[in-house]
Amino acid sequence: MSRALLRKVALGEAYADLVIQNGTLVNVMTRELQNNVDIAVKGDRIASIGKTDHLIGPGTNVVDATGKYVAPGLMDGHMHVESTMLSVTEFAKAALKKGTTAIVMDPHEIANVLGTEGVRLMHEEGKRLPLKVFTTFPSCVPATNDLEDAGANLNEEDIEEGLKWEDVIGLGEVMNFPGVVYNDSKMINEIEATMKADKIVTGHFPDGSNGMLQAYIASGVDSCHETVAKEQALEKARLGMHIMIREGSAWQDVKEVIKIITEEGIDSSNVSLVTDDIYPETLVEKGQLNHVVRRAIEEGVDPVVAIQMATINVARYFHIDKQFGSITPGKIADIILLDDLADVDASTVITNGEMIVSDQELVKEIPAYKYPEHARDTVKLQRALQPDDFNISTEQKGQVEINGIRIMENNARTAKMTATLPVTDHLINTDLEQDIVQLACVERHNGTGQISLAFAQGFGLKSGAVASTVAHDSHNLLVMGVNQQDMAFAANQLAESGGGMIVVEDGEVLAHVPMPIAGLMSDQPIEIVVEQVRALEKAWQQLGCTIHAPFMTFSLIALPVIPEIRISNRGLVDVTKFELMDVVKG
Ligand SMILES: Nc1ncnc2[nH]cnc12
Ligand SMILES: [Mn+2]
Repeated sequence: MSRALLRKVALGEAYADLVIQNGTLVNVMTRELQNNVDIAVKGDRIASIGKTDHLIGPGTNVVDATGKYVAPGLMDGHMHVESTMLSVTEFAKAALKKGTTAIVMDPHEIANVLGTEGVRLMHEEGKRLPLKVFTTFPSCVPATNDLEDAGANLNEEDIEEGLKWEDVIGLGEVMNFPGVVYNDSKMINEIEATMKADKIVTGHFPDGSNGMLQAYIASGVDSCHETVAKEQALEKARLGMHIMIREGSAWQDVKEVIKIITEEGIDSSNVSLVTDDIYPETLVEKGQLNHVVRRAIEEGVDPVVAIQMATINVARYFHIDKQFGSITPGKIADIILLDDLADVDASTVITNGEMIVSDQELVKEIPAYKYPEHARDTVKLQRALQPDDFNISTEQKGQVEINGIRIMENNARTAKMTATLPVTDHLINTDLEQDIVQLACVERHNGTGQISLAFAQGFGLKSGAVASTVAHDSHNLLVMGVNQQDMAFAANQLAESGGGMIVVEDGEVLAHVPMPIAGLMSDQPIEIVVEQVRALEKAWQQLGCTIHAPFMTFSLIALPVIPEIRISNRGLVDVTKFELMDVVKG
């Protein structure tokens, strides 16, 4: 849209294409609610704010916003589309209905399976959508240098190339924070290349000394979404880090971290709200970023401040606020109408000046996107697994001390667990009394046959087995169960299906969510995937698990960059020391 036309409309010398009348403007620039304000749109941009009756011509689309709030479209500054189990297109259809008009996705999940080609596929898919899809190019594939094996390795050259792509606005979360702090050349070169390209370096700093944190920030990394405690958030904010407060399906940090605003009263302009990882049911039942805004308001944040944290604050952090994030002349016309500021449910969504959602329904056809064959069939095992593959043996007799992983509901973190387990014929047994079951991580990208074995606690399984090729971030094949027959059955069934998530019991499949795109995403519409995931959740419960979204927590159990302890295809990882550790003590 030429700005000459915007000038004409602003001067009343040309008609608008769209006017939105009599709404209450959520002015994120001044933190005001301005009653009875009109907005004039020409083409894909906002032309003027104020009375618009004189701008209505024969072709002008008039939207009556009486009794409604008019806000900038919501912008999610850190999320992984793959975690929604949907393609970018299917995700966009659901997210637009919730008022999200822009995302900054970090496609390191597909990058761990398909490398740069995977990033390209999702980035290209995003270009075709009414949802603005910005990408931060994955910085850590695999997430750690020598603790795991992924399906690809991205090096500095890959990142320098990716940073040249249009709408790649930064570097993806720098998870290898010890690598940065202790001068790992790959990490330092990537960050330097990003800053040279005048793009944003996004972070991931769950734990570490103040010295490490300052070294990390001094290196050029200036945001984090992994903060779970108020004091840690204050420490990072005072050092200039942009704080991304996360509320996903299973990682729910708003309640605690929002206290930096509601209790400490710090300036909120360098704070934003993000989802990070949500699964389909959350998307449909609670919402997307609008749910995080709602949670912030529930915790006492002023609604206009909460909306700033999901609009202009995000745009400013990523240096795209000259185009996005506010309803002011010249900006892209991404606008939502809200019935009220507590629910944050968008009744109308406009992107690029075009009506996309009306009465909470899509009014624009969004064509499906077909992934090529090479992006499917990505689960490559050396051979079908046998029950004995999961034997964990020891020379010790009677019982043995082990190290294991304890998970916590709705928490991205895990805790080191030690326990005494019985030994029979040199094989270590599970112990359901202690809620300890067997866990395995099977390499699935190169058919190496590599498999690591461990124990997990906290899922409450009493029977059967589960498996998932969503296993952040290397996305090998995770298997967990009460008996080895079902573990082998679950793994083999899932591998043959091209990947996804599965629950089995006594040799029967109880539930299965096929995710043939890279073993990470379904190629089905959200309505089907939601039903499949609901059945999956029920099947987990049938095995005895009562925690919320267990498959989300399970899918994170292989992520060796969030404390305290994880499993990778190479073994048990002590994330507090970034080194492998033995399962059997002593
Ligand atoms: N919070 C997170 N940090 C790193 N990798 C992730 N993959 C999905 N969620 C993640
Ligand atoms: Mn992270």
